Amino acid sequence: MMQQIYPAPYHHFRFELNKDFHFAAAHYIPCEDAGKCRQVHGHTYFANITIVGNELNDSGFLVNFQDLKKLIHQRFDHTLLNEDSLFDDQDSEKFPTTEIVAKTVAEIIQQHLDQLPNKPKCIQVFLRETPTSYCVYRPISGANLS
Ligand SMILES: Nc1nc2c(c(=O)[nH]1)N=C([C@H](O)[C@H](O)COP(=O)(O)OP(=O)(O)OP(=O)(O)O)CN2
Ligand SMILES: [Zn+2]
Repeated sequence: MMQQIYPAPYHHFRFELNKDFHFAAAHYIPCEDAGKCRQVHGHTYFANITIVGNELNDSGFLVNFQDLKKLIHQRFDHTLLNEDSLFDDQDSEKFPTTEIVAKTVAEIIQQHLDQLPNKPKCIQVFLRETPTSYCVYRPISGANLS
């Protein structure tokens, strides 16, 4: 696993948990601007997920590390992202760009967290698409991070 330095999100929660994992997926960006990236090509995406909260569950977990990986890996690993129902070649807000994949990962994880009694929050998704390209997505604005 590649070691990375992540931007540290600002917050006042007592616990901050981070999970690293990767998944292999193909995609293409269906627009003129994308140049060679309009062709189907693959990446090993590398993700770092940041979860915060004040309360732990009965296992002493903020959230199970394994569930975070499973949620994303089972859905996207060895798939063509454009074929997933969460993306749409006809809608530029749903093209599988690094930005939109990062946002989608955050949304999938938050939907899971919303079902947990201790109500943790996903406050950052760092998603690296290539050795030179990555996106950091923060779903919650700074003002609401306490
Ligand atoms: N803002 C975005 N720009 C681009 C995206 C994207 O998701 N968001 N995606 C691509 C391509 O899909 C490609 O996977 C990444 O492109 P790039 O960084 O250019 O990759 P290279 O390895 O060719 O870059 P080097 O500069 O040679 O390292 C394009 N743009
Ligand atoms: Zn790409």
